[in-house]
Amino acid sequence: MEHFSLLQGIWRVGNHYWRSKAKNYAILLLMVIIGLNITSVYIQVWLNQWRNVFFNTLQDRDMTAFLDSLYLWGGLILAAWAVSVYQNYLRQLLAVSWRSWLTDRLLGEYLQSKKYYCLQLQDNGIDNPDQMICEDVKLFIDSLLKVFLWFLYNLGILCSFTLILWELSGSFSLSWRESSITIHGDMVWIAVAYALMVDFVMGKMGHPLVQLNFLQQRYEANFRFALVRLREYAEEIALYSGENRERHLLSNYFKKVYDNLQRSIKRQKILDSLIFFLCRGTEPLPYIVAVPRFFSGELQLGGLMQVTGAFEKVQRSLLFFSSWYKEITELKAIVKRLVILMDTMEEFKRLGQKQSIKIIEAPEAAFSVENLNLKLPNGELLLDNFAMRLQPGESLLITGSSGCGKSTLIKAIAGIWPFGEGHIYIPQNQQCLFLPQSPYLPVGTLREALLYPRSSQEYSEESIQGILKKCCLEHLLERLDDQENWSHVLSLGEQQRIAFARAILQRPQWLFLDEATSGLDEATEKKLYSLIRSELKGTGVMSVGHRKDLFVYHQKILTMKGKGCWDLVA
Ligand SMILES: Nc1ncnc2c1ncn2[C@@H]1O[C@H](COP(=O)(O)OP(=O)(O)OP(=O)(O)O)[C@@H](O)[C@H]1O
Repeated sequence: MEHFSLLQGIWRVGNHYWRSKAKNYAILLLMVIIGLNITSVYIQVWLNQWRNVFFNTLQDRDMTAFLDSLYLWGGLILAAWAVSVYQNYLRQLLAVSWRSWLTDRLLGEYLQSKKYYCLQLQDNGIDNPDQMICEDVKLFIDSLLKVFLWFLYNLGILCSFTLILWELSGSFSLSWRESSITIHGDMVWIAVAYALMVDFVMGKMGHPLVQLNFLQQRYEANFRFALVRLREYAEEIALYSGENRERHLLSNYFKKVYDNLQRSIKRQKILDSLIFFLCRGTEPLPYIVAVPRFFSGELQLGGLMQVTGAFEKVQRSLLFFSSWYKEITELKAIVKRLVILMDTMEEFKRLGQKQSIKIIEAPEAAFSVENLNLKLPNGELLLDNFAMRLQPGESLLITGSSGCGKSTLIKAIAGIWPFGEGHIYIPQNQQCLFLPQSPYLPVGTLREALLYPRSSQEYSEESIQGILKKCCLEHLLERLDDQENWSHVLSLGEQQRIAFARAILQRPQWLFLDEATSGLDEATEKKLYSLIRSELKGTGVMSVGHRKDLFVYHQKILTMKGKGCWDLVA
């Protein structure tokens, strides 16, 4: 990403929208916006000609012509107002449509093949992808449309006013030894030379802002994320009285925001003072160049005002790059972040296709694992050449000391652990359900949390109520339709019972329990395991657990012994 091209980046992030189903609407809107943009250039040309007429009426002391020119000015300003309002309005419509399409696409990609989880496993330069999808997409589209339309406007102004300036310019002679040449268009050449010099200086001075803006967005996102975590873990932090530590952490995050902002502001100050000096400090320049022709009578007052106005327009449009430097550097930083996100997701998809732990849907009835070498990201072995087979209705308990890799084996079976190699065969068209130690309960009604990720239409009221009773949750029957953040309201044991109820309702063919009863007392744990055995007779069960009581509910025991060693007994 060192040599990052803005145009290539924009193409990479933006091109798909213009080839999507929404393209007809988008192209139509863009055409109308461009039409309005050209009209606004035309109005500026007209206003420039009006300057000539207007100042001549002053010079001639002609009241009738003066009033006529005022009416004309009113009409032109009215037209400029309508064009500007509608251009803005349609630009925002286009931005909303583009944003909704791009957000939808990125969300689709991000949620596909469990990338939202797997991207966190490796250091890939992406932090806070959620904020990239939420904020960078919006900023990218807003900023790109603004810069594009401003560029187009300036191009129109540059072309039309260069022609006007050329027409109204005088000539100057250059002589060397005996020969001399006369060059027409003095005002045009002076404007071009001046603007090129300014653009060069500003380009050099403003370059560090690209990296500073890129870092600024990253630091701001990290600070926001730390604040979100504080809210998410408020209870735990309060119980530990971890306020001082949190304060320290948050201050550190904010310090990075602050330091980078300081550097950015200092650099911007240099740029601003340059812009001011180069733009305002040279205001008399066109008068100085044109005034000899005015004093000699070659130009009327109107002509002088028109030519200086045109000079200013040409100069301003040539200065587009430098005066928009901040906007362009911010756009570049945003595009760079989105390109990194898209490239990483693309790379992940490519690698996923040649994933070394292969999950294969097989026509057989049994679930099996063959030649599995399960590893840590640093290559350390957790399981060496592991193999096992589980028939429908059979159950396996995975035990071993803490940190030996039990949960990691479950993650590998779920297809979210990429480190290692081997084959995992899952019977075709059969549902696997994974219950982690801490169940996920979405914010919403308890009914939605219970049935997640299914919808409530799929289950009858009796079956929902019946299962809650069986899982010792009858006290929650009244609250099925209450809206809450259930993971903050229910105890860990209650959440785990909800997860069991969910599993029994969904009736998967294969159920994987990762210490899914760790928050329960032994009596409730026994009750739930017995329930699984009586309600889900044909379901193959694989559990991770430490308690000896669990042995009786499983026919096979896998003991993970560390350093890749394992032992499987039936
Ligand atoms: N994302 C990760 N990156 C690097 N190492 C990881 C990651 N996730 C887990 N590990 C490491 O993998 C090892 C196995 O972890 P795992 O959670 O599978 O252990 P476990 O046997 O389930 O432990 P416990 O019984 O305490 O739950 C641990 O050493 C852990 O630090």
